[in-house]
Amino acid sequence: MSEAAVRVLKSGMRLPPLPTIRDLVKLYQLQALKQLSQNFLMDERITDKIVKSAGRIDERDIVLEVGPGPGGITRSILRRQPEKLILVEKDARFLTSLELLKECAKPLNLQVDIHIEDILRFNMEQHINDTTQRLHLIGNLPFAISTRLIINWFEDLSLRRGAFRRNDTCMTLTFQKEVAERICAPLGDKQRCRLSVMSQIWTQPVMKFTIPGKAFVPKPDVDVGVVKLIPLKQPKTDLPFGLVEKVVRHIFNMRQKYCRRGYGTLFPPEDRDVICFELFKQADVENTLRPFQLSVDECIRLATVYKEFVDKNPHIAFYDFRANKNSTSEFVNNHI
Ligand SMILES: C[S@@+](CC[C@H](N)C(=O)[O-])C[C@H]1O[C@@H](n2cnc3c(N)ncnc32)[C@H](O)[C@@H]1O
Repeated sequence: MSEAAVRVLKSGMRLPPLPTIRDLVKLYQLQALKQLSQNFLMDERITDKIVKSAGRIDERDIVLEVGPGPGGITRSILRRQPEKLILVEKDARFLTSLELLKECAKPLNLQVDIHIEDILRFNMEQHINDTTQRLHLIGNLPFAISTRLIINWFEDLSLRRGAFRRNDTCMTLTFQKEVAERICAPLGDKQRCRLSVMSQIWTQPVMKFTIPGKAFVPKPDVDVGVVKLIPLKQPKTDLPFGLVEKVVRHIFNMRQKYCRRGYGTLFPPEDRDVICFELFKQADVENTLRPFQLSVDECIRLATVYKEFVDKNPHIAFYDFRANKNSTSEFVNNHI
């Protein structure tokens, strides 16, 4: 048994039992909202396993949980006794059950801050001003915002701001299983995409385990993957985030074609072939590889030579191939 669990037992802390979904509906007149991607986990073995995937949580640590809902994962986090738990939930209907947990944690001096807010607008620096404490980000994420949220967090990571002013803030998060597989997809894997490269530039993503859809209430159409994203001590690049994101997005816009095709759409059609030929040579990248065959380092080298080219030809930064009538049909929108 973990030290934290022993402390909980010794201290006599009692967390209220997980309400059944029927209790929830009755007590708080709750109905899962599809637009907020509400799929609840009611099985404590699974919520404990998610929190265990976050690794060691010390008594000085802060945990921020995204979308606690009725508080299944919240209970598992409280049993690990961090110094402070920050809950960010958009749906105010959960306030009552979260307040109940806050009350239970009080005698143990566990601080629980509840924010009824959108995580996409949550100001980390305002709410977490002590960077001497390690922070863990945990959440059974709403599907609707999961990709946007981690891309925002990668940008914060690249700028060492927000939740990432320290370089050891790990993210333990759920995604639709296919998205989780894409995030972790290695070089050459058919699932490899923009999200794989973006994730692997700033973090080491680790697929922890999968949860069958039937474990959730209501049951989603898909299974779920739990991924731990560990920030790299040394990110693979210090190029501006927006520039890297743009180059990687263009490369993967034409997944089935040679990588030079998508990359080429960064440049006007009249000069495209010549510029591409030269830049691939400078970057020492084989221009007939398919996007999924490109390593993270190769993508970064392509971003580096693009930046050098733009520094010498600033107008190229404003070229938008989608605005170019002739090129529109080339665009295959395959974001992730
Ligand atoms: C998949 S449910 C998970 C609920 C709970 N953590 C569990 O595992 O049972 C996602 C939760 O995120 C909340 N949510 C949705 N969009 C949100 C947002 N933009 N910011 C914060 N919470 C959000 C939903 O209301 C819901 O409680």
